[in-house]
Amino acid sequence: MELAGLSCATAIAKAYPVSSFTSGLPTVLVICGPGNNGGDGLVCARHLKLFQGYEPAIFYPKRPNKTLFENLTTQCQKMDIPFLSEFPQEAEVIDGAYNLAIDAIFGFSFKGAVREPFGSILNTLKRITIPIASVDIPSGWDVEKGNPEGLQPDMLISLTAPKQSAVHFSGRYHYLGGRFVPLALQKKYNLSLPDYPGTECVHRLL
Ligand SMILES: NC(=O)C1=CN([C@@H]2O[C@H](COP(=O)(O)OP(=O)(O)OC[C@H]3O[C@@H](n4cnc5c(N)ncnc54)[C@H](O)[C@@H]3O)[C@@H](O)[C@H]2O)[C@H](O)CC1
Ligand SMILES: [K+]
Repeated sequence: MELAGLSCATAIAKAYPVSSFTSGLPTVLVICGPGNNGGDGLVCARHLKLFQGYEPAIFYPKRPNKTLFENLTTQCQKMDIPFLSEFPQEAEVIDGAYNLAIDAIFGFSFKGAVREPFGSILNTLKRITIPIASVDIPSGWDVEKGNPEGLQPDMLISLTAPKQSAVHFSGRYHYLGGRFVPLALQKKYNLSLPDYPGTECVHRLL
């Protein structure tokens, strides 16, 4: 999760460098879901804060009762990353306060109809005009079929390997992150992963 979250922050810093935010501070809203995708979001927020210049804020409405996630939350709090107590209902409020949204709500374990509060959150995110960067899979997408009615993010950071639904991604930036798959596993599952340049933890696919 540490390496996945670091990959996300690194890819985001490459696609949206601090210098590219021309209107105000590089404020970033990170929306974290209840599973490991949300954990990746917490780690990503922490690294963005460490990459000086970014101003992340986190919305984390469903927090699992597990030490791992409690520790990740504490780390963010101790780094003075604000946690929002409510999600802004109006898309315009998000557009006015933030320059980028990071969707770390659901990853490959999402299934069925979206339950609240995430249905309302996704409906608001569909209406914002600032770019959205999705961690692993755009939230609400079927891992294989995608979701034509769902979020259409500007950026996708596929972790470990792109999921089948990534063929439906139509945004500007697609990165692969999570450079941690041993060669034996790549061979066992017949994964043809691209070479990461040098010591980079991300590889740009699009
Ligand atoms: N395992 C790996 O190789 C890596 C995984 N990484 C990241 O982990 C996510 C997958 O995490 P997981 O905990 O399995 O699940 P999710 O975060 O996708 O979501 C589970 C969470 O969501 C709830 N949920 C499911 N469906 C719904 C629904 N319809 N409505 C509301 N809530 C729903 C469910 O109850 C759980 O609480 C993967 O995508 C990566 O981001 C890392 O990359 C490291 C490698
Ligand atoms: K996601």
